[in-house]
Formats: sequence, structure tokens, C-alpha cells
Amino acid sequence: NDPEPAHLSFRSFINALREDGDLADIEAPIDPNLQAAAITRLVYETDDKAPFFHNIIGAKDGLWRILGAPGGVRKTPGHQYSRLARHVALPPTASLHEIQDKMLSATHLPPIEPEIVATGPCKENSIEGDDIDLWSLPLPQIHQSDGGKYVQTFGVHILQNLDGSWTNWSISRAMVHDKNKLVSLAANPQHIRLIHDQWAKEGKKEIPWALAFGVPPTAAMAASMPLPEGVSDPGYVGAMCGEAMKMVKCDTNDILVPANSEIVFEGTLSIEETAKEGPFGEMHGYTFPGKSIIGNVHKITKITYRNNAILPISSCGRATDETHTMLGLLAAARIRQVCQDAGLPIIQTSCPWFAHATWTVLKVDTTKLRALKTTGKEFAKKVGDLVFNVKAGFAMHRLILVGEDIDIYNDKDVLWAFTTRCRPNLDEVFFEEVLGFRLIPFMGYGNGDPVKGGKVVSDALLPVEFTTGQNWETCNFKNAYPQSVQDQVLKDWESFGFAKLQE
Ligand SMILES: Cc1cc2c3c(c1C)C(C)(C)C[C@H]1C[C@@H](c4ccccc4)[C@]4(C(=O)NC(=O)N=C4N2C[C@H](O)[C@H](O)[C@H](O)COP(=O)(O)O)N31
Ligand SMILES: [K+]
Repeated sequence: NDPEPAHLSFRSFINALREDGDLADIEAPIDPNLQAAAITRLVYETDDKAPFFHNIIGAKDGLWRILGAPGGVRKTPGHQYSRLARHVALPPTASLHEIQDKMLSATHLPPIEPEIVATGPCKENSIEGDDIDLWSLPLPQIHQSDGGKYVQTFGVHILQNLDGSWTNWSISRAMVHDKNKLVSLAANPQHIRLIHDQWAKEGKKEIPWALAFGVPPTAAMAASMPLPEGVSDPGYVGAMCGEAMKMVKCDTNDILVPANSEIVFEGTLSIEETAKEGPFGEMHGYTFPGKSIIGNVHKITKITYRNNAILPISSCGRATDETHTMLGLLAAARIRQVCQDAGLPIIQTSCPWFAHATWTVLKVDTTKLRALKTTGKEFAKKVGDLVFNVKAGFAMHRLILVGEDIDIYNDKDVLWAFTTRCRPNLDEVFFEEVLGFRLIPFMGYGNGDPVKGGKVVSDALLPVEFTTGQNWETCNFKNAYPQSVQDQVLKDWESFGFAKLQE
């Protein structure tokens, strides 16, 4: 057991899940080839407990146990997002808005730089140089048609820009390419790509790099979020937590990694060496068998790891997994921040799971909106021009604008507003010149340019919300009857034989 709390220690986080009744301890022998990921996949599709595989077939010398679905959703009413809440030291009843707020809380705070400690649990064991043979490890096969063993689906890549003034953490998939090599996907505008190109421009051949698995949960959340260029994740997370992150230096380069990481791959990201990467079962729910692209090669010089190390995996695909609950939710959070920093009257943003992180719903403060004396067309264009040209908006292809009466974290509310208040075409502003996201099937496997356009802002505000405000009465139980009638109905409800109402 680690002394740190759950948001600062992966092992404490796992213990917290167990205490929440949100962990399935599985002692049976489990095959890392498909079986572990398949169990994890069904956990996502049924909102069940996080699977902790204690007995992975082929594990040796403490490499490794596996935790699946670190960021999954629960079915327990009122506790649906407790696994995410535990990542950021919020109570298990925290809402998605509160989780987003917490992740944005350090936006305008000075960083608290990490504390470098001499050693830590991640240094308990090591494998070096020629002894490194990834093929001898119990590598997970996440989906049957993946192009390789995606050992990396929830570790944190750590890189610095050329002068070391910026340390970037990010989650990007990587599959095993050779006994000591990975190949990863990080395309424009991701920061790994940006840093890679900076070093390439200076004629460098390789970049010092580390990949840390089983990092403090708050670090995994920050790594999943598009912080502004130049904002170092360690200092941001320190400011968020109100204390310095404890980091140790890699043995074979100067990269700092969280001291209590489960497993650390140390090495370099090659500037020139590339290799076939993919296909991989994607966050939008598709694998296109046999379709690979070109990725960057990482060379591992040393592996260090804790006793009985734990590998976290994301068996991503159809909702609801970490690519929706972390990637989508936190990109939406940053979109809120970007809009507010630009003075737009946006009070909340959400990323409905059914939209697989391709939609962001924006709740507008319509009192402030009316003061702008603008129209739906103008406002939609303003929001799109901003959001579709910043990194946080990169993966989003539809923004939906709604008023205060909509609970944007409730799918029924979102779809009711979208289907009844947004006239197709007339109330929509299309963007064909902005950067598009190739991984979405209608882009990468669609009819148009795979990396340009295909975006829209759908104005689901009625014109009256821009002038004098809501002029309708919603036809539902809470709004179409006087309170006295509602009270009477609720009082009689169960005595008439109806089921107890969910709060
Ligand atoms: C939480 C999470 C985020 C992911 C990913 C995954 C998980 C679990 C897996 C399961 C591995 C699937 C793929 C999905 C895949 C993907 C690729 C592009 C866009 C969205 C997803 C990609 C990836 O492979 N490559 C990539 O460039 N970015 C990814 N992100 C998004 C990035 O972590 C996010 O964008 C951050 O902000 C990066 O930091 P930065 O802003 O650059 O400092 N992966
Ligand atoms: K990041």
C-alpha cells in the first residue's frame, strides 16, 4: 500500500475502487491474448466493475498484472462517475461538470513544479539493453483485428521540447514493433507530433522519451487533456493537487517520471525511423482490418518496474471507455475554457457518450447572449471559428448550442433540443476549411478529404432566445402542471400501484 492518496498513487486508486465496490478481483488465470481485453470491453458495455487480473498467463518476475477500464462508467445510481472522481480526489458522487471543473481548476494558477526524489517504487526492478525482450512479456492483444500487440493504451508518454522548457504528458497508442521497439500514432496537431517536428527541424536524430504506466491517476487525466502548448503537465497537475508531484529521473536519460509509476519504458523517440502502425480498434467503434498507417518508432533502452507491477489497459471501441470519459470529456472541458477565455457566454460543455467524442454540446448563458444583440447564424459562426481552430476542438466535428433549460449531461435533453430547435441547414453553419479528424470513419473512410472539413455548428437555440428569451412551456410532468397537482400525483403514485420513482 502506498502512503499517497488515490489521486496520487495508482495502487491507492485500485484500493479505493475496491472500497467503492467498483473492482472485480480476478484470481483465475487470464490470457493476455484477447481474453483480458474482451472482459474489459464487456465491462464498458455493461457499466460494470473495473477488472483487476491478478493471474495473467505468461506473467513472470512481476511483469505483470493488468487493470482494465480505469476510466469506465458505473451503473450505480448517483455514483456513475466515481472511477473518474477518484482520479481527481473528488467524492464518488461527483458530477461530470465537477470533474471537468477540477481538471480546469489550475488554468490560471501558477504551476507547482515537481519535486525530484532520489528513488521510488518504480526503481524496484529493472531490465536493460540486450536483456529487453518485449516478446517474452505477456503482451495484451486488445482486439482480434489489431495490427499488433498494443501494450500501450493507457501509459503516459513523456517528452520535452528542445530547450527543456516544456514537458508534455500525453496518452497515445503504441504497439510492439520489435524486441525493444514500439511504434506509435501521434498525428498533427498532437503535441508529440509538434515536439517531434521541432527536434527534426534542428536536425536531431532522436528525442529522449519515457513511457510511464500506472502513473498517479491525476497525471493520466492531464495526459488525456489538450492543455495549451507550452503548459507543462507536471506543473499543472501540481497546481491542481496543491502539491508537487514526486518524480524520479530515468536512469538512461534526463526525463522525469512519477516515482510510484508501475512500469517505466525509458528510451528515445526516433526522428527518422518509422514503421507500419495499426490497424487498431478505434474510439469510434471501428477496426478496418489490414489498414495500417505509418507511425514513429520508439527504442527502449531500459525498463524499470515495481514489484508485482500492474499494466493498465484501455480496450477502447464503442462507448463507454476512456476515449469517451477522459479524452472526450476533457477536450470538451478545454473547449469551455477556450470559449470563456474568449469572452463567449458558454457556461458548460459536455461530450455525450453516444457521440463517441465527435460532438460537444455547449450550454449558453442566454441572458448574456441577448446582450450581444446577435443572431444564431452569427453566433454559431463565431463559436465555430474559435473552437474549430484550436487544438481542443480538433477531434470534434459537431458543436450543438443549447439554452439553460437543457441538462447537457442528459442524452434525452440534448436530443430533444437538437431534434426540435435546430432546423437542418438553415440553423447550421458548416466548416469545410478547418482541420478534420481522420480517425472518424466518415473522414478517414468517407467521401471527402480525410483531414479537412466536415464540421458543423448546430444552433439549437430558438430565435426568441436571442431577443426576449424562452416563450414556451415544456410539455412534461414538471412544467405542464401546477405544483399542487404534481404534489398530489407524487403523493398517490405508489399507492396507485406504480413503481417507486428514481430520484
Ligand atoms: C485517454 C486516451 C487518449 C488518446 C488515446 C487513447 C486514450 C485511452 C487510446 C485508448 C490509446 C486510443 C487512442 C485514440 C487516439 C486519438 C488520436 C487523436 C485524437 C483523439 C484520440 C490516441 C492516440 O493513439 N494518439 C493520439 O494522438 N491521441 C490519442 N488520445 C488522445 C490524447 O491523449 C489527447 O488528445 C491529449 O490531449 C494529447 O495530449 P496533448 O494535447 O497532445 O498534450 N489514443
Ligand atoms: K495532454
